[in-house]
Amino acid sequence: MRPDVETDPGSAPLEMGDKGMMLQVLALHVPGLTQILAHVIAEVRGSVNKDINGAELLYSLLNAPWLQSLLKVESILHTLINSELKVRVHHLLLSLQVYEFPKPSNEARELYALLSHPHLQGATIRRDDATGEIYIARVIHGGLADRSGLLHAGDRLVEVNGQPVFGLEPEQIIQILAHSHGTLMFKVVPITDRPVNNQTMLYVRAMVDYNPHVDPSIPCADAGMAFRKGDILEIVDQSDTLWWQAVKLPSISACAGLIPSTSLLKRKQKELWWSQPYHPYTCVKTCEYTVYAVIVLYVHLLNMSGFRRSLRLCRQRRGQAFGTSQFCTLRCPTSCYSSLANTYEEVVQYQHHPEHPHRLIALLGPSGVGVNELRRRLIEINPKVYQGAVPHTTRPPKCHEGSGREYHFISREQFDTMVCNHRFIEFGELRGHLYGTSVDAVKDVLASGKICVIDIEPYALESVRTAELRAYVIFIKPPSVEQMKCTRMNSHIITNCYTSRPFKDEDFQEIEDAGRNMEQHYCQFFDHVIVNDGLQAACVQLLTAVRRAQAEPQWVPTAWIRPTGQS
Ligand SMILES: Nc1ncnc2c1ncn2[C@@H]1O[C@H](COP(=O)(O)OP(=O)(O)OP(=O)(O)O)[C@@H](O)[C@H]1O
Repeated sequence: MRPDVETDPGSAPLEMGDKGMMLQVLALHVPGLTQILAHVIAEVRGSVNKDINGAELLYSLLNAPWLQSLLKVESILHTLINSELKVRVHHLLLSLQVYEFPKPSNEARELYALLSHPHLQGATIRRDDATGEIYIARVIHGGLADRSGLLHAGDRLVEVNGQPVFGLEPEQIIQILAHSHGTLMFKVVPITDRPVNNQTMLYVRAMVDYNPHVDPSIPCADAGMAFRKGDILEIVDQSDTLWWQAVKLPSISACAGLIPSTSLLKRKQKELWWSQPYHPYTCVKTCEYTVYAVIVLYVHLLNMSGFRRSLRLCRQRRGQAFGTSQFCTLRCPTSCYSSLANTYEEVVQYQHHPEHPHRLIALLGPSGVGVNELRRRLIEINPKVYQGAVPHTTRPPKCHEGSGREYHFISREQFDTMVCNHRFIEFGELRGHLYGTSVDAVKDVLASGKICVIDIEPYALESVRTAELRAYVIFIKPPSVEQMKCTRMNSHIITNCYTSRPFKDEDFQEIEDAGRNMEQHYCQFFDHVIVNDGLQAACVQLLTAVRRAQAEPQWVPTAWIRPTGQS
Protein backbone atom coordinates (compact mmCIF):
# COMPACT_ATOMS: atom_id res chain seq x y z
CA MET A 1 0.00 0.00 0.00
CA ARG A 2 1.28 3.48 -0.82
CA PRO A 3 1.64 6.14 1.87
CA ASP A 4 -0.87 8.97 1.76
CA VAL A 5 1.79 11.49 0.91
CA GLU A 6 2.84 9.61 -2.17
CA THR A 7 2.02 11.27 -5.44
CA ASP A 8 2.64 10.24 -8.97
CA PRO A 9 5.70 12.18 -10.06
CA GLY A 10 4.72 11.74 -13.70
CA SER A 11 1.38 13.44 -13.24
CA ALA A 12 2.60 16.17 -10.88
CA PRO A 13 2.16 19.76 -12.03
CA LEU A 14 5.47 21.11 -13.26
CA GLU A 15 4.98 24.83 -12.72
CA MET A 16 8.65 25.05 -11.79
CA GLY A 17 9.88 22.92 -14.63
CA ASP A 18 12.32 20.27 -13.50
CA LYS A 19 12.56 21.88 -10.08
CA GLY A 20 8.86 21.17 -9.58
CA MET A 21 9.51 17.53 -10.36
CA MET A 22 12.35 17.46 -7.86
CA LEU A 23 10.15 18.78 -5.07
CA GLN A 24 7.40 16.24 -5.84
CA VAL A 25 9.87 13.39 -5.63
CA LEU A 26 11.09 14.51 -2.26
CA ALA A 27 7.54 14.75 -1.05
CA LEU A 28 7.27 11.00 -1.45
CA HIS A 29 9.42 10.52 1.63
CA VAL A 30 9.18 13.57 3.86
CA PRO A 31 5.86 15.37 4.23
CA GLY A 32 6.26 19.14 4.26
CA LEU A 33 9.71 19.17 2.72
CA THR A 34 8.19 20.36 -0.54
CA GLN A 35 7.05 23.55 1.08
CA ILE A 36 10.34 24.03 2.94
CA LEU A 37 12.42 23.60 -0.20
CA ALA A 38 10.09 25.77 -2.27
CA HIS A 39 10.43 28.42 0.39
CA VAL A 40 14.25 28.09 0.46
CA ILE A 41 14.49 28.34 -3.30
CA ALA A 42 12.24 31.38 -3.34
CA GLU A 43 14.39 32.97 -0.62
CA VAL A 44 17.60 32.17 -2.48
CA ARG A 45 16.12 33.55 -5.69
CA GLY A 46 15.31 36.77 -3.77
CA SER A 47 18.89 36.91 -2.50
CA VAL A 48 20.19 36.52 -6.03
CA ASN A 49 18.10 39.52 -7.04
CA LYS A 50 19.53 41.46 -4.09
CA ASP A 51 23.00 40.49 -5.30
CA ILE A 52 23.95 38.95 -1.92
CA ASN A 53 27.34 37.27 -1.99
CA GLY A 54 27.19 33.52 -2.65
CA ALA A 55 23.41 33.48 -3.30
CA GLU A 56 23.84 32.89 -7.00
CA LEU A 57 26.12 29.94 -6.33
CA LEU A 58 23.62 28.42 -3.84
CA TYR A 59 20.74 28.96 -6.24
CA SER A 60 22.54 27.29 -9.08
CA LEU A 61 23.53 24.44 -6.76
CA LEU A 62 19.92 23.83 -5.71
CA ASN A 63 18.90 23.77 -9.36
CA ALA A 64 21.84 21.74 -10.59
CA PRO A 65 20.89 18.79 -12.80
CA TRP A 66 23.17 16.44 -10.83
CA LEU A 67 21.27 17.25 -7.62
CA GLN A 68 17.99 16.51 -9.33
CA SER A 69 19.41 13.28 -10.72
CA LEU A 70 20.59 12.26 -7.27
CA LEU A 71 17.16 12.94 -5.86
CA LYS A 72 15.58 10.85 -8.60
CA VAL A 73 18.01 8.00 -7.88
CA GLU A 74 17.19 8.24 -4.20
CA SER A 75 13.50 8.15 -5.03
CA ILE A 76 13.91 5.05 -7.21
CA LEU A 77 15.93 3.34 -4.49
CA HIS A 78 13.20 4.15 -2.03
CA THR A 79 10.58 2.61 -4.33
CA LEU A 80 12.77 -0.48 -4.79
CA ILE A 81 13.14 -0.91 -1.06
CA ASN A 82 9.38 -0.62 -0.76
CA SER A 83 8.81 -3.28 -3.39
CA GLU A 84 11.45 -5.52 -1.80
CA LEU A 85 9.53 -5.25 1.41
CA LYS A 86 6.33 -6.04 -0.42
CA VAL A 87 7.96 -9.16 -1.91
CA ARG A 88 9.01 -10.28 1.56
CA VAL A 89 5.56 -9.70 2.99
CA HIS A 90 4.12 -11.58 0.03
CA HIS A 91 6.49 -14.51 0.65
CA LEU A 92 5.46 -14.56 4.26
CA LEU A 93 1.80 -14.64 3.28
CA LEU A 94 2.45 -17.45 0.84
CA SER A 95 4.22 -19.40 3.54
CA LEU A 96 1.30 -18.89 5.85
CA GLN A 97 -1.05 -20.18 3.17
CA VAL A 98 0.93 -23.40 3.18
CA TYR A 99 -0.29 -24.01 6.66
CA GLU A 100 -3.87 -23.88 5.49
CA PHE A 101 -4.06 -26.42 2.69
CA PRO A 102 -3.45 -29.25 2.24
CA LYS A 103 -3.37 -29.96 5.92
CA PRO A 104 -0.48 -32.33 6.53
CA SER A 105 -1.46 -35.38 8.47
CA ASN A 106 1.13 -34.93 11.20
CA GLU A 107 0.39 -31.23 11.62
CA ALA A 108 3.82 -30.52 10.27
CA ARG A 109 4.60 -27.42 8.29
CA GLU A 110 6.69 -27.35 5.23
CA LEU A 111 8.39 -24.41 3.75
CA TYR A 112 10.52 -24.34 0.73
CA ALA A 113 13.49 -22.66 2.22
CA LEU A 114 16.72 -23.92 0.87
CA LEU A 115 16.34 -24.06 -2.86
CA SER A 116 17.74 -20.64 -3.37
CA HIS A 117 20.77 -21.29 -1.24
CA PRO A 118 23.71 -22.48 -3.32
CA HIS A 119 24.94 -24.86 -0.64
CA LEU A 120 21.71 -26.67 -0.26
CA GLN A 121 19.95 -26.19 -3.52
CA GLY A 122 16.99 -28.48 -3.93
CA ALA A 123 15.59 -29.31 -0.53
CA THR A 124 12.64 -28.18 1.53
CA ILE A 125 12.22 -28.09 5.30
CA ARG A 126 9.20 -28.46 7.52
CA ARG A 127 8.56 -27.86 11.16
CA ASP A 128 6.74 -30.39 13.27
CA ASP A 129 4.40 -28.21 15.30
CA ALA A 130 3.92 -30.84 17.96
CA THR A 131 7.63 -31.20 18.78
CA GLY A 132 9.19 -28.05 17.33
CA GLU A 133 11.70 -30.17 15.40
CA ILE A 134 12.83 -29.14 11.93
CA TYR A 135 12.99 -31.86 9.27
CA ILE A 136 14.10 -32.09 5.68
CA ALA A 137 10.69 -32.39 4.01
CA ARG A 138 11.84 -33.42 0.57
CA VAL A 139 14.92 -33.41 -1.56
CA ILE A 140 14.30 -32.22 -5.08
CA HIS A 141 15.33 -34.85 -7.59
CA GLY A 142 18.43 -33.79 -9.56
CA GLY A 143 19.11 -30.74 -7.37
CA LEU A 144 22.38 -30.08 -5.61
CA ALA A 145 21.22 -31.61 -2.33
CA ASP A 146 20.12 -34.75 -4.14
CA ARG A 147 23.35 -35.01 -6.10
CA SER A 148 25.44 -34.53 -2.95
CA GLY A 149 23.76 -37.57 -1.46
CA LEU A 150 24.12 -35.96 1.97
CA LEU A 151 20.55 -35.02 2.72
CA HIS A 152 17.43 -37.15 2.69
CA ALA A 153 13.76 -36.53 3.33
CA GLY A 154 13.07 -37.15 7.01
CA ASP A 155 16.55 -36.12 8.26
CA ARG A 156 16.27 -33.94 11.37
CA LEU A 157 18.02 -30.58 11.15
CA VAL A 158 19.72 -29.75 14.45
CA GLU A 159 22.02 -26.82 13.76
CA VAL A 160 22.87 -24.40 11.01
CA ASN A 161 26.34 -22.86 11.39
CA GLY A 162 26.38 -23.85 15.04
CA GLN A 163 23.04 -22.22 15.72
CA PRO A 164 20.38 -24.60 17.08
CA VAL A 165 17.23 -24.57 14.97
CA PHE A 166 14.97 -26.38 17.40
CA GLY A 167 11.74 -24.46 17.87
CA LEU A 168 12.58 -21.89 15.21
CA GLU A 169 10.10 -20.88 12.60
CA PRO A 170 11.07 -21.90 9.05
CA GLU A 171 11.29 -18.20 8.18
CA GLN A 172 13.91 -17.73 10.88
CA ILE A 173 15.98 -20.55 9.41
CA ILE A 174 15.75 -18.84 6.03
CA GLN A 175 17.13 -15.73 7.65
CA ILE A 176 20.06 -17.66 9.12
CA LEU A 177 20.80 -19.04 5.69
CA ALA A 178 20.34 -15.70 4.02
CA HIS A 179 22.85 -14.05 6.32
CA SER A 180 25.43 -16.83 6.07
CA HIS A 181 28.50 -16.43 3.93
CA GLY A 182 31.14 -18.93 2.95
CA THR A 183 30.87 -22.48 4.27
CA LEU A 184 27.56 -23.57 5.69
CA MET A 185 27.56 -26.18 8.44
CA PHE A 186 24.48 -28.29 8.94
CA LYS A 187 24.15 -30.67 11.81
CA VAL A 188 21.70 -33.36 10.81
CA VAL A 189 20.36 -36.48 12.49
CA PRO A 190 19.79 -38.89 9.61
CA ILE A 191 16.47 -40.65 9.32
CA THR A 192 16.79 -44.23 10.56
CA ASP A 193 14.50 -45.97 8.08
CA ARG A 194 15.37 -44.36 4.82
CA PRO A 195 12.65 -45.32 2.31
CA VAL A 196 14.00 -47.41 -0.55
CA ASN A 197 13.19 -45.83 -3.88
CA ASN A 198 11.94 -48.78 -5.88
CA GLN A 199 9.61 -46.75 -8.06
CA THR A 200 9.58 -47.43 -11.73
CA MET A 201 9.86 -44.53 -14.14
CA LEU A 202 6.54 -43.17 -15.17
CA TYR A 203 5.90 -40.97 -18.20
CA VAL A 204 2.68 -39.06 -18.57
CA ARG A 205 1.09 -36.62 -20.96
CA ALA A 206 -0.48 -33.67 -19.15
CA MET A 207 -4.17 -33.34 -19.96
CA VAL A 208 -4.51 -30.00 -18.17
CA ASP A 209 -2.54 -26.79 -17.71
CA TYR A 210 -0.93 -26.19 -14.34
CA ASN A 211 0.71 -23.11 -12.88
CA PRO A 212 2.21 -23.48 -9.40
CA HIS A 213 2.25 -19.72 -8.96
CA VAL A 214 -1.54 -19.54 -8.85
CA ASP A 215 -1.93 -22.64 -6.71
CA PRO A 216 -2.16 -21.67 -3.04
CA SER A 217 -1.96 -25.29 -1.96
CA ILE A 218 1.54 -26.00 -3.22
CA PRO A 219 4.12 -26.26 -0.40
CA CYS A 220 6.30 -23.83 -2.32
CA ALA A 221 5.50 -22.24 -5.64
CA ASP A 222 9.18 -21.74 -6.49
CA ALA A 223 9.74 -25.48 -6.24
CA GLY A 224 6.75 -26.15 -8.48
CA MET A 225 6.84 -26.86 -12.18
CA ALA A 226 4.39 -25.31 -14.60
CA PHE A 227 3.16 -27.42 -17.49
CA ARG A 228 0.76 -27.15 -20.40
CA LYS A 229 -1.71 -29.60 -21.84
CA GLY A 230 0.13 -32.09 -24.04
CA ASP A 231 3.51 -31.75 -22.27
CA ILE A 232 5.29 -35.03 -21.66
CA LEU A 233 6.40 -35.32 -18.05
CA GLU A 234 8.77 -37.82 -16.52
CA ILE A 235 7.59 -38.54 -12.98
CA VAL A 236 10.75 -39.11 -10.99
CA ASP A 237 9.32 -39.29 -7.48
CA GLN A 238 5.90 -40.39 -6.30
CA SER A 239 6.80 -40.98 -2.67
CA ASP A 240 4.46 -38.20 -1.55
CA THR A 241 0.85 -38.99 -2.30
CA LEU A 242 0.01 -35.34 -2.92
CA TRP A 243 3.05 -33.81 -4.56
CA TRP A 244 5.05 -35.66 -7.15
CA GLN A 245 8.37 -34.58 -8.61
CA ALA A 246 8.64 -34.43 -12.37
CA VAL A 247 10.85 -33.30 -15.22
CA LYS A 248 9.41 -31.88 -18.43
CA LEU A 249 10.63 -33.61 -21.59
CA PRO A 250 12.71 -32.88 -23.52
CA SER A 251 14.49 -31.89 -20.35
CA ILE A 252 16.51 -28.72 -20.19
CA SER A 253 17.14 -29.00 -16.46
CA ALA A 254 18.25 -31.98 -14.41
CA CYS A 255 16.34 -30.55 -11.47
CA ALA A 256 12.78 -31.77 -11.00
CA GLY A 257 9.81 -29.66 -9.94
CA LEU A 258 6.78 -30.32 -7.79
CA ILE A 259 3.53 -31.17 -9.53
CA PRO A 260 0.22 -32.29 -8.05
CA SER A 261 -0.29 -36.04 -8.02
CA THR A 262 -3.16 -37.54 -10.00
CA SER A 263 -5.32 -37.80 -6.89
CA LEU A 264 -4.60 -34.23 -5.84
CA LEU A 265 -5.23 -32.87 -9.34
CA LYS A 266 -8.52 -34.77 -9.51
CA ARG A 267 -9.47 -33.33 -6.15
CA LYS A 268 -8.66 -29.85 -7.43
CA GLN A 269 -10.74 -30.48 -10.56
CA LYS A 270 -13.68 -31.55 -8.43
CA GLU A 271 -13.34 -28.48 -6.22
CA LEU A 272 -13.19 -26.28 -9.30
CA TRP A 273 -16.21 -28.03 -10.76
CA TRP A 274 -18.23 -27.48 -7.61
CA SER A 275 -17.22 -23.83 -7.51
CA GLN A 276 -18.53 -23.23 -11.05
CA PRO A 277 -22.04 -21.86 -11.56
CA TYR A 278 -24.54 -24.60 -12.40
CA HIS A 279 -25.07 -25.12 -16.14
CA PRO A 280 -27.69 -27.69 -16.92
CA TYR A 281 -26.49 -29.58 -19.98
CA THR A 282 -27.52 -32.53 -21.94
CA CYS A 283 -24.47 -34.74 -21.76
CA VAL A 284 -26.45 -37.68 -20.58
CA LYS A 285 -25.96 -41.17 -21.79
CA THR A 286 -28.92 -41.23 -24.09
CA CYS A 287 -29.33 -43.88 -26.70
CA GLU A 288 -27.33 -42.82 -29.71
CA TYR A 289 -30.38 -43.05 -31.99
CA THR A 290 -31.66 -39.87 -30.45
CA VAL A 291 -28.64 -37.85 -31.43
CA TYR A 292 -28.91 -38.26 -35.16
CA ALA A 293 -30.96 -35.16 -35.27
CA VAL A 294 -28.32 -32.92 -33.75
CA ILE A 295 -25.88 -33.42 -36.56
CA VAL A 296 -26.26 -32.63 -40.19
CA LEU A 297 -23.51 -34.11 -42.23
CA TYR A 298 -21.82 -32.26 -44.94
CA VAL A 299 -20.86 -34.32 -47.93
CA HIS A 300 -17.88 -32.93 -49.71
CA LEU A 301 -17.76 -31.80 -53.27
CA LEU A 302 -14.04 -32.26 -53.41
CA ASN A 303 -14.16 -35.92 -54.31
CA MET A 304 -14.93 -35.43 -57.94
CA SER A 305 -11.64 -36.96 -58.95
CA GLY A 306 -12.51 -40.31 -57.40
CA PHE A 307 -11.34 -39.66 -53.86
CA ARG A 308 -13.38 -40.98 -51.01
CA ARG A 309 -15.97 -38.58 -49.77
CA SER A 310 -15.17 -37.22 -46.39
CA LEU A 311 -17.81 -36.52 -43.85
CA ARG A 312 -17.60 -33.07 -42.37
CA LEU A 313 -20.22 -31.49 -40.22
CA CYS A 314 -22.31 -28.76 -41.72
CA ARG A 315 -20.42 -25.50 -41.35
CA GLN A 316 -23.21 -23.62 -39.59
CA ARG A 317 -24.21 -26.37 -37.22
CA ARG A 318 -20.64 -27.11 -36.37
CA GLY A 319 -20.02 -23.60 -35.16
CA GLN A 320 -22.85 -23.94 -32.67
CA ALA A 321 -22.07 -27.44 -31.58
CA PHE A 322 -18.32 -27.20 -31.22
CA GLY A 323 -17.17 -27.44 -27.67
CA THR A 324 -20.65 -28.09 -26.38
CA SER A 325 -22.05 -31.17 -24.82
CA GLN A 326 -23.87 -32.09 -28.00
CA PHE A 327 -20.69 -33.67 -29.21
CA CYS A 328 -20.35 -35.58 -26.02
CA THR A 329 -23.67 -37.25 -26.44
CA LEU A 330 -22.49 -38.69 -29.69
CA ARG A 331 -19.91 -41.03 -28.34
CA CYS A 332 -21.28 -41.83 -24.93
CA PRO A 333 -20.35 -43.91 -23.07
CA THR A 334 -16.80 -43.59 -24.43
CA SER A 335 -17.16 -39.92 -25.22
CA CYS A 336 -14.43 -37.32 -25.43
CA TYR A 337 -15.73 -36.15 -22.10
CA SER A 338 -13.92 -38.91 -20.24
CA SER A 339 -10.58 -37.95 -21.79
CA LEU A 340 -11.11 -34.30 -21.07
CA ALA A 341 -11.70 -35.11 -17.43
CA ASN A 342 -8.33 -36.87 -17.23
CA THR A 343 -5.40 -35.34 -15.46
CA TYR A 344 -2.43 -37.28 -16.76
CA GLU A 345 -2.34 -39.95 -19.45
CA GLU A 346 0.36 -42.55 -18.96
CA VAL A 347 2.48 -42.79 -22.09
CA VAL A 348 5.34 -44.87 -23.50
CA GLN A 349 7.62 -44.42 -26.47
CA TYR A 350 6.30 -46.42 -29.38
CA GLN A 351 8.15 -47.26 -32.55
CA HIS A 352 5.99 -48.60 -35.33
CA HIS A 353 7.06 -52.10 -36.33
CA PRO A 354 7.39 -52.52 -40.12
CA GLU A 355 5.33 -55.72 -40.00
CA HIS A 356 2.48 -54.14 -38.07
CA PRO A 357 -0.29 -52.09 -39.68
CA HIS A 358 0.55 -48.41 -40.08
CA ARG A 359 -0.76 -45.85 -37.69
CA LEU A 360 -3.94 -44.09 -38.78
CA ILE A 361 -3.37 -40.46 -39.74
CA ALA A 362 -6.21 -38.29 -38.44
CA LEU A 363 -6.35 -34.68 -39.62
CA LEU A 364 -8.22 -32.19 -37.52
CA GLY A 365 -8.88 -28.53 -38.08
CA PRO A 366 -11.51 -25.81 -38.23
CA SER A 367 -13.86 -25.99 -41.17
CA GLY A 368 -12.42 -24.21 -44.19
CA VAL A 369 -8.79 -24.26 -43.07
CA GLY A 370 -7.89 -26.78 -45.74
CA VAL A 371 -8.02 -30.17 -44.02
CA ASN A 372 -9.54 -31.88 -47.04
CA GLU A 373 -7.38 -30.07 -49.52
CA LEU A 374 -4.27 -31.33 -47.73
CA ARG A 375 -5.67 -34.83 -47.32
CA ARG A 376 -6.60 -34.95 -51.00
CA ARG A 377 -3.16 -33.73 -52.07
CA LEU A 378 -1.38 -36.23 -49.83
CA ILE A 379 -3.32 -39.13 -51.34
CA GLU A 380 -2.70 -37.71 -54.80
CA ILE A 381 1.06 -37.75 -54.21
CA ASN A 382 1.05 -41.52 -53.87
CA PRO A 383 -2.31 -43.32 -53.96
CA LYS A 384 -0.47 -46.63 -53.57
CA VAL A 385 0.67 -45.57 -50.10
CA TYR A 386 -2.05 -43.22 -48.84
CA GLN A 387 -5.78 -43.85 -48.88
CA GLY A 388 -8.97 -42.57 -47.28
CA ALA A 389 -11.63 -44.75 -45.65
CA VAL A 390 -14.80 -45.65 -47.57
CA PRO A 391 -17.81 -44.21 -45.72
CA HIS A 392 -21.09 -46.03 -45.06
CA THR A 393 -24.43 -44.56 -46.09
CA THR A 394 -28.09 -45.46 -46.05
CA ARG A 395 -28.83 -43.54 -49.24
CA PRO A 396 -29.39 -45.52 -52.42
CA PRO A 397 -26.41 -45.74 -54.79
CA LYS A 398 -26.28 -43.54 -57.89
CA CYS A 399 -25.85 -45.25 -61.21
CA HIS A 400 -22.08 -44.70 -61.41
CA GLU A 401 -21.42 -45.70 -57.79
CA GLY A 402 -20.30 -49.14 -56.70
CA SER A 403 -20.71 -50.55 -53.22
CA GLY A 404 -17.42 -50.48 -51.33
CA ARG A 405 -15.93 -47.98 -53.81
CA GLU A 406 -17.55 -44.58 -53.21
CA TYR A 407 -19.62 -45.84 -50.24
CA HIS A 408 -20.66 -48.95 -48.40
CA PHE A 409 -24.40 -48.91 -49.07
CA ILE A 410 -26.30 -50.36 -46.14
CA SER A 411 -29.82 -50.32 -44.74
CA ARG A 412 -30.90 -48.06 -41.90
CA GLU A 413 -31.25 -51.10 -39.62
CA GLN A 414 -27.68 -52.17 -40.39
CA PHE A 415 -26.51 -48.64 -39.78
CA ASP A 416 -28.33 -48.50 -36.44
CA THR A 417 -26.77 -51.76 -35.36
CA MET A 418 -23.31 -50.45 -36.20
CA VAL A 419 -24.01 -47.31 -34.20
CA CYS A 420 -25.12 -49.35 -31.20
CA ASN A 421 -21.96 -51.45 -31.45
CA HIS A 422 -19.76 -48.35 -31.54
CA ARG A 423 -18.47 -49.21 -34.99
CA PHE A 424 -18.51 -45.63 -36.21
CA ILE A 425 -15.79 -43.07 -35.71
CA GLU A 426 -18.16 -40.36 -36.91
CA PHE A 427 -21.71 -40.50 -38.14
CA GLY A 428 -24.64 -38.21 -38.82
CA GLU A 429 -27.60 -37.45 -40.98
CA LEU A 430 -27.93 -35.42 -44.14
CA ARG A 431 -31.23 -34.93 -45.94
CA GLY A 432 -32.79 -38.00 -44.42
CA HIS A 433 -29.82 -40.30 -45.07
CA LEU A 434 -27.23 -41.50 -42.60
CA TYR A 435 -23.51 -41.31 -43.28
CA GLY A 436 -20.62 -42.55 -41.22
CA THR A 437 -16.94 -43.48 -41.23
CA SER A 438 -16.51 -46.85 -39.61
CA VAL A 439 -13.62 -48.32 -37.66
CA ASP A 440 -13.73 -51.32 -40.00
CA ALA A 441 -13.36 -49.15 -43.10
CA VAL A 442 -10.20 -47.68 -41.59
CA LYS A 443 -8.95 -51.12 -40.57
CA ASP A 444 -9.51 -52.39 -44.13
CA VAL A 445 -7.14 -49.74 -45.46
CA LEU A 446 -4.56 -50.44 -42.77
CA ALA A 447 -4.82 -54.19 -43.38
CA SER A 448 -4.05 -53.60 -47.05
CA GLY A 449 -0.68 -52.18 -45.96
CA LYS A 450 -1.56 -48.60 -46.84
CA ILE A 451 -1.55 -45.56 -44.62
CA CYS A 452 -5.13 -44.51 -43.93
CA VAL A 453 -5.68 -40.75 -43.88
CA ILE A 454 -8.99 -39.39 -42.60
CA ASP A 455 -10.26 -36.10 -41.29
CA ILE A 456 -12.17 -36.03 -38.05
CA GLU A 457 -14.12 -33.76 -35.79
CA PRO A 458 -12.87 -33.30 -32.21
CA TYR A 459 -15.57 -35.54 -30.75
CA ALA A 460 -14.12 -38.46 -32.75
CA LEU A 461 -10.71 -38.21 -31.09
CA GLU A 462 -11.69 -40.81 -28.51
CA SER A 463 -12.65 -43.28 -31.25
CA VAL A 464 -9.36 -43.03 -33.12
CA ARG A 465 -6.98 -42.82 -30.19
CA THR A 466 -7.27 -46.56 -29.53
CA ALA A 467 -4.93 -49.56 -29.45
CA GLU A 468 -6.65 -50.70 -32.65
CA LEU A 469 -6.07 -47.59 -34.78
CA ARG A 470 -3.24 -45.84 -32.90
CA ALA A 471 -4.09 -42.56 -34.55
CA TYR A 472 -1.43 -39.95 -35.12
CA VAL A 473 -3.38 -36.72 -34.81
CA ILE A 474 -2.30 -33.74 -36.89
CA PHE A 475 -3.88 -30.39 -36.22
CA ILE A 476 -4.19 -28.18 -39.27
CA LYS A 477 -3.90 -24.74 -37.82
CA PRO A 478 -5.02 -21.59 -39.59
CA PRO A 479 -2.45 -18.84 -40.10
CA SER A 480 -3.40 -15.27 -39.17
CA VAL A 481 -6.39 -13.63 -40.82
CA GLU A 482 -4.02 -11.36 -42.75
CA GLN A 483 -2.08 -14.35 -44.05
CA MET A 484 -5.28 -16.13 -45.06
CA LYS A 485 -6.40 -13.05 -46.97
CA CYS A 486 -3.19 -13.29 -49.00
CA THR A 487 -3.07 -17.04 -49.56
CA ARG A 488 -6.80 -17.63 -50.14
CA MET A 489 -7.33 -14.76 -52.59
CA ASN A 490 -8.27 -17.15 -55.40
CA SER A 491 -9.72 -19.96 -53.27
CA HIS A 492 -13.36 -20.82 -52.78
CA ILE A 493 -15.11 -21.89 -49.62
CA ILE A 494 -17.68 -24.64 -49.87
CA THR A 495 -20.89 -23.80 -48.09
CA ASN A 496 -23.42 -26.24 -46.73
CA CYS A 497 -25.66 -25.68 -49.73
CA TYR A 498 -23.38 -27.57 -52.11
CA THR A 499 -22.19 -24.28 -53.49
CA SER A 500 -18.85 -22.58 -53.37
CA ARG A 501 -18.00 -18.90 -53.29
CA PRO A 502 -14.90 -16.77 -52.73
CA PHE A 503 -13.79 -16.42 -49.10
CA LYS A 504 -15.04 -13.34 -47.23
CA ASP A 505 -13.17 -11.58 -44.43
CA GLU A 506 -15.64 -12.93 -41.88
CA ASP A 507 -14.87 -16.49 -43.04
CA PHE A 508 -11.21 -15.98 -42.15
CA GLN A 509 -12.14 -14.57 -38.77
CA GLU A 510 -14.44 -17.52 -38.15
CA ILE A 511 -11.72 -19.99 -39.14
CA GLU A 512 -9.19 -18.29 -36.89
CA ASP A 513 -11.61 -18.24 -33.93
CA ALA A 514 -12.64 -21.86 -34.43
CA GLY A 515 -8.98 -22.88 -34.75
CA ARG A 516 -8.07 -21.12 -31.52
CA ASN A 517 -11.01 -22.72 -29.76
CA MET A 518 -10.12 -26.17 -31.03
CA GLU A 519 -6.49 -25.80 -30.03
CA GLN A 520 -7.44 -24.57 -26.59
CA HIS A 521 -9.70 -27.53 -25.90
CA TYR A 522 -7.92 -30.37 -27.63
CA CYS A 523 -4.22 -29.54 -27.99
CA GLN A 524 -3.32 -32.31 -25.55
CA PHE A 525 -4.31 -34.82 -28.23
CA PHE A 526 -2.26 -33.30 -31.04
CA ASP A 527 0.82 -35.24 -32.09
CA HIS A 528 1.77 -32.61 -34.61
CA VAL A 529 0.65 -29.16 -35.70
CA ILE A 530 0.89 -27.77 -39.23
CA VAL A 531 0.08 -24.17 -40.01
CA ASN A 532 -1.65 -24.19 -43.39
CA ASP A 533 -0.26 -20.98 -44.76
CA GLY A 534 1.17 -21.72 -48.18
CA LEU A 535 -0.44 -24.86 -49.56
CA GLN A 536 2.78 -26.22 -51.03
CA ALA A 537 4.76 -25.82 -47.81
CA ALA A 538 1.93 -27.26 -45.70
CA CYS A 539 1.78 -30.25 -48.00
CA VAL A 540 5.50 -30.91 -47.62
CA GLN A 541 5.16 -30.61 -43.85
CA LEU A 542 2.27 -33.06 -43.88
CA LEU A 543 4.24 -35.57 -45.90
CA THR A 544 7.20 -35.29 -43.53
CA ALA A 545 4.98 -35.62 -40.45
CA VAL A 546 3.19 -38.68 -41.81
CA ARG A 547 6.50 -40.38 -42.60
CA ARG A 548 7.87 -39.47 -39.18
CA ALA A 549 4.76 -40.92 -37.49
CA GLN A 550 5.58 -44.32 -38.94
CA ALA A 551 9.38 -44.17 -38.83
CA GLU A 552 10.27 -42.49 -35.55
CA PRO A 553 9.43 -43.30 -31.93
CA GLN A 554 6.42 -41.42 -30.61
CA TRP A 555 4.81 -41.02 -27.20
CA VAL A 556 1.56 -43.01 -27.19
CA PRO A 557 -0.84 -43.99 -24.39
CA THR A 558 0.51 -46.97 -22.45
CA ALA A 559 -2.90 -48.59 -22.75
CA TRP A 560 -2.31 -49.03 -26.50
CA ILE A 561 0.76 -51.13 -25.89
CA ARG A 562 -0.05 -52.66 -22.54
CA PRO A 563 -3.82 -52.98 -22.16
CA THR A 564 -5.22 -52.56 -18.63
CA GLY A 565 -4.60 -55.61 -16.48
CA GLN A 566 -1.21 -56.41 -17.99
CA SER A 567 1.94 -55.10 -16.48
N1 LIG B 1 -3.09 -23.01 -47.95
C1 LIG B 1 -4.08 -22.73 -48.79
N2 LIG B 1 -3.95 -21.75 -49.68
C2 LIG B 1 -4.93 -21.44 -50.51
N3 LIG B 1 -6.12 -22.06 -50.54
C3 LIG B 1 -6.32 -23.05 -49.67
C4 LIG B 1 -5.31 -23.44 -48.76
N4 LIG B 1 -5.79 -24.46 -48.02
C5 LIG B 1 -7.02 -24.70 -48.45
N5 LIG B 1 -7.35 -23.87 -49.44
C6 LIG B 1 -8.63 -23.79 -50.14
O1 LIG B 1 -9.61 -23.45 -49.19
C7 LIG B 1 -10.84 -24.09 -49.51
C8 LIG B 1 -11.34 -24.86 -48.32
O2 LIG B 1 -10.45 -25.96 -48.10
P1 LIG B 1 -11.02 -27.36 -47.63
O3 LIG B 1 -12.27 -27.72 -48.34
O4 LIG B 1 -9.91 -28.32 -47.66
O5 LIG B 1 -11.42 -26.98 -46.16
P2 LIG B 1 -11.75 -27.95 -44.97
O6 LIG B 1 -10.83 -27.63 -43.88
O7 LIG B 1 -11.78 -29.34 -45.42
O8 LIG B 1 -13.16 -27.45 -44.49
P3 LIG B 1 -14.59 -27.97 -44.98
O9 LIG B 1 -14.68 -29.38 -44.56
O10 LIG B 1 -15.54 -27.11 -44.28
O11 LIG B 1 -14.57 -27.79 -46.45
C9 LIG B 1 -10.57 -24.97 -50.72
O12 LIG B 1 -10.97 -24.25 -51.86
C10 LIG B 1 -9.07 -25.12 -50.73
O13 LIG B 1 -8.55 -25.31 -52.01
